[in-house]
Amino acid sequence: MASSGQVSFKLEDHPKLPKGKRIAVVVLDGWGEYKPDQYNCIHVAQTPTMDSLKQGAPDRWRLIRAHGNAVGLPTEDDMGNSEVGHNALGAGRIFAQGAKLVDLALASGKIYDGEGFKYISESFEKGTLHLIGLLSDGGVHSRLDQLQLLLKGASERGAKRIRVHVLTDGRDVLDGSSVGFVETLENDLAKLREKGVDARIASGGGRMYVTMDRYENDWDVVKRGWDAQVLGEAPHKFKNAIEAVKKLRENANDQYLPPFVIVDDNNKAVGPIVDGDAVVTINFRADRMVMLAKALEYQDFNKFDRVRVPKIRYAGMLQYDGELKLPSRYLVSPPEIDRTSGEYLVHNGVRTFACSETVKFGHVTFFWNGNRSGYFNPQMEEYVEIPSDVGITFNVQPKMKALEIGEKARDAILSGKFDQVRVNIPNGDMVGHTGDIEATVVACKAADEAVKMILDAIEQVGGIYVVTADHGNAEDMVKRNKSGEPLLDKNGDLQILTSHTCQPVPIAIGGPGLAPGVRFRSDVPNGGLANVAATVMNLHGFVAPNDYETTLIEVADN
Ligand SMILES: O=C(O)[C@@H](CO)OP(=O)(O)O
Ligand SMILES: [Mn+2]
Ligand SMILES: [Mn+2]
Repeated sequence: MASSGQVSFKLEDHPKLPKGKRIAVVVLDGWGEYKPDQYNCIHVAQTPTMDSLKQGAPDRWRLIRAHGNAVGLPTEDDMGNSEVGHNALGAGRIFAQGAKLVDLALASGKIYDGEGFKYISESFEKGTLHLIGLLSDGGVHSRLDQLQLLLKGASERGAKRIRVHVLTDGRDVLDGSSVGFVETLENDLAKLREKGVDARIASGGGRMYVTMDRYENDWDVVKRGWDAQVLGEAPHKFKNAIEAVKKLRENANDQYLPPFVIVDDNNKAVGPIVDGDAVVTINFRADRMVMLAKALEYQDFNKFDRVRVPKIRYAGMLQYDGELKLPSRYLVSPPEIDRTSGEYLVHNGVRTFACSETVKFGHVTFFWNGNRSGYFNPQMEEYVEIPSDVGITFNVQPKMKALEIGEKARDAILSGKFDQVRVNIPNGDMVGHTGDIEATVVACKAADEAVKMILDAIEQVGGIYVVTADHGNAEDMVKRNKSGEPLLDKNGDLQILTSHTCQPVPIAIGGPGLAPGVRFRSDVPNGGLANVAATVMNLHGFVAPNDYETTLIEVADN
């Protein structure tokens, strides 16, 4: 299709809706709909703008699905996340996502027949196999059961010496759960050792402080990981990883554990990465692995001093960036998300502006465009990144850059240079992940204010708005039992939910430019994020391609 150059990107005119309206597409990150109680920060916060949109229900406000199968995840128990959410929003179709593709490749054993595995297995005879990635069952970036299967599969296929470099989670799973995950892994590694495989944990650290930065917000994070994983150097040395995590948790939570290395009786790191070794980054999700992949793969690299660059055979669980072909080797092919709405619209004359702050910039560009970097057509598009705060947890600055994003969007709308102005407003999500309820309330208010700025600008230019979200987070901050009551831990403390949720998200349409009869259809009750692209295309005056998920709107004859 795209590669053979036969795709026609020409869209048909919508029979009833005009072209040329300025449209704001606002994605509130981590903004789901849930019952109004004290742990629903969106409810607790003052959010007059979002509240007023709700009054448009059912014609101009409704809920859509943002988790599980609706966004290509393996099961209905899988919470949504930004990658799959923005993929669905931008691509207008549901693609089997990384989590599922890796599951299938492991279940069929095809993962071991692929080029990527063959490539790394050439190091098994003489070298060590290093596995680096997020250790949890969150299913957003990686999954423990996939790591377990890969450990088993690789050792059965000749890996004799294995070192695992763990990144503790506490963001997609409860804080404190890392101890249990490390115990499970240690158990598995002990079983491998009984079978004669020299398998151990070699290093670790919390995902937000070690390795898993994204969009080049803070290279120090990646450097701390490099020092521990590759050089075998870290401020904390332990003989045992369970002990390490328990001890370090006294002063930090799972997300922010400082880097540590495991040492032998002579205080020597047990698993630095050296010439001749193989390395696999086990995360399937791209954004927080790209920076490490660059450090591991690029010859020319100046983001930090790598000190020693081992000659390794490196593969990603997936290829993380199809444009950059990064990494060049991978175990499972990523979903091929082609013909996204952004690409179509640019071909049909829609000039686009996209903006967020650094921590979400790739969401509204790279993920939105089907995991593709850069512009489709630089003459037609402008993407603006507002630098995020660095080196803080976002509960310290819960307003983040919401107002700056709102201002940029406003200016872009008023400038008349763009037909679509698209933003991601990160607050509900980024502050929600800290588990700080008070700060999350402030965050939600700031996000609401940013929405207001954008809607005001749309009002001024006679435009249209589409306001939605990519998945839940801030609307529920506690873990609950099946009947929805908050759960306490063994000390009687509330179990704070730092993760996303499985709740639906709102979508609202409106603005003076919206044709009078436009309303949400009542015959798409299970509509999800993937239905948004066709909806937006309609509002730009086009009919979506046939294979897109259906539009959410209709035009009633008045
Ligand atoms: O921070 C992240 O990496 C994820 C949670 O793991 O959040 P989001 O999908 O919203 O980016
Ligand atoms: Mn998100
Ligand atoms: Mn998130």
